[in-house]
Amino acid sequence: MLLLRKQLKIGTRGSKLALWQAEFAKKRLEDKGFECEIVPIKTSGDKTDKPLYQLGGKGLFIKEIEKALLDKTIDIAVHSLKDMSVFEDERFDFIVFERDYWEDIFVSFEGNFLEIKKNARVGTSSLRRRAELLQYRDDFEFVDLRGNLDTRLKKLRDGEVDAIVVSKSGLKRLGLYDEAYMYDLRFATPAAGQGVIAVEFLSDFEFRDELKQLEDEKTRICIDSERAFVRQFNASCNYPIGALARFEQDEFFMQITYGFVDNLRRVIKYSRRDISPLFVFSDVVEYVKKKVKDYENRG
Ligand SMILES: NCc1[nH]cc(CCC(=O)O)c1CC(=O)O
Repeated sequence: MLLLRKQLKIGTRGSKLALWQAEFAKKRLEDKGFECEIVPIKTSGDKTDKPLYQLGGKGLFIKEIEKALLDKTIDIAVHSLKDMSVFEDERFDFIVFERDYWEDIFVSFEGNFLEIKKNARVGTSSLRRRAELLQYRDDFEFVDLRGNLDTRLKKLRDGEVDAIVVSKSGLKRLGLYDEAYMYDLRFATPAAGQGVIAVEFLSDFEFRDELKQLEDEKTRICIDSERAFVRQFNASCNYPIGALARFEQDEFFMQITYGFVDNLRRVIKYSRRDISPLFVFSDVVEYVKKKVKDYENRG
């Protein structure tokens, strides 16, 4: 009998980073005996330069690829997990690979975020990144800046802005990371799921069990906590909110930043560690809920 190899069409956005990530997933799937073909899909998020918070959020990049899953023109989709809504749709399921880097990076030819000149223009549309930087530099002026990592780096080189803030894993994956002018923002809490690649498929997908075997279980626990945290507090899409969970030795560590849209200078920050992820999560949620209430009831 002829043994048919399991064939998978992988849907992805067409950006360099998205294609890199799709290639990464393809290799992992091929190790499992799948044969894969990458199918780039142009999404409406790719057709505009408006900041995400003016567009109704991150769902944009994902929606059209999910439609291709439903239409079965593709079998699986590869996404940056942080672009996926924290409100999960039961028609879909996903697995995650191990996180590589979580950090946000300050990129500038004029030094790090403390050294750079007063009133520097910083290109980032992310309210979360703006709020984090304002904690140390309330003189910064922010400029909306979207587009692929190379486009943003080009705008920096062309002097449109004095600095940009982008994700370390994006830079590393594209071979663009250069520590001569890129600085880790270790105080900044990343977006939930930052640095994590997800493979999405229909809940009743025939190869679901094989895919689940590729999942990194520790990363899964971390991103479930991060996303559950954001879900607790954030009904809208672009909100200044960050969550990072990690295992450090045998302890589970979680740090969050919760910002207020009406005043980005004000944030709640909290971190907690313990052996129990559930304990840490409930403690973090309870702490932030109380602080938010205090803030809302202020005189
Ligand atoms: N915001 C868009 C986005 N979505 C995923 C990445 C990079 C990969 C990742 O961090 O998971 C980026 C670029 C960035 O934030 O600088």
